[in-house]
Amino acid sequence: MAVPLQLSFTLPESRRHHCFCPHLTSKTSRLQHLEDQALSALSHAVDNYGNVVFPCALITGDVVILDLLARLGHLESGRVPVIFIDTFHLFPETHSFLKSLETKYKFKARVFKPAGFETKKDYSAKHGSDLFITDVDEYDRICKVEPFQRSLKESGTDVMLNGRRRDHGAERAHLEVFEAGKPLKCNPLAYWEFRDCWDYVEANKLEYHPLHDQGFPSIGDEQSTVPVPKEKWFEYGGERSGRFQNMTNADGSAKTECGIHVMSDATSEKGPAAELASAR
Ligand SMILES: Nc1ncnc2c1ncn2[C@@H]1O[C@H](COP(=O)(O)OS(=O)(=O)O)[C@@H](OP(=O)(O)O)[C@H]1O
Repeated sequence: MAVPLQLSFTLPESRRHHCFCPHLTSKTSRLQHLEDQALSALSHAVDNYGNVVFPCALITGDVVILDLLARLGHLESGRVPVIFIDTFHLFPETHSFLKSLETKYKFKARVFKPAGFETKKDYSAKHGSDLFITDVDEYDRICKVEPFQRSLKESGTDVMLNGRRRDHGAERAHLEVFEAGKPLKCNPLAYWEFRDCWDYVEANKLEYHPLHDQGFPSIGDEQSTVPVPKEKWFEYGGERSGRFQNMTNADGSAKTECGIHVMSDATSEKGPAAELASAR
């Protein structure tokens, strides 16, 4: 359940009005406001909680968050570790992009793989090469959800950062900057739009995932990611429109998520999420 912002995090007075900021017609002022908000959220998380981690899929919004964390000094210092799930089904470009970012920002990601396997060959020997077709829920559990939960548990995670935004649509339409749960989630870009992320990347001349130039607005596993015509990228929900196309959940509903964020027991009952819940 979303936590009202004021319970856990208060924006400075000067920054109150920029969550939805249509009145800010200048691209530069809009970006400056959004940037300030995201930096405030990240600083709030780091200054008030113990273990803050960033599970990173290396898509455009994630690159923005990495850059903001680097500006705050939290990447090189290791204060905010970057978590990377190698699902064994990622594009090769994703692995090389990670290496490039590690060099640029001077961090080393904590890499987690499906339990019990070192390589895709080991994994395929047991599960075959098409588990994601024959049993997508089991595929998600083995390759994404379990390694993700393990990564949070082993990192003793109090707060998890991520790049989910309202304009992703579907389940994310009402996202807040801080979101109760175990662990607490911090979504510093919740009110950003996809265009804002690209404006930030362009303004700061950041390197971005090479597959964006091949027509992919969002990038995950190879089998659940397709290119999207550029004119659709910046429509509401456009970024994720190339993910999970024609895939369904076990109940027959359209698939929009892999369940990576559905976590129940990654941390103890006494974490910050429990504190927030009891404060409500
Ligand atoms: N490979 C990998 N490594 C580490 N963390 C990852 C990975 N894939 C997904 N994530 C995390 O899950 C968030 C949602 O990503 P996706 O939307 O791409 O996932 S999915 O659609 O549910 O498959 C994603 O949020 P973002 O920060 O918006 O990318 C991350 O928090």
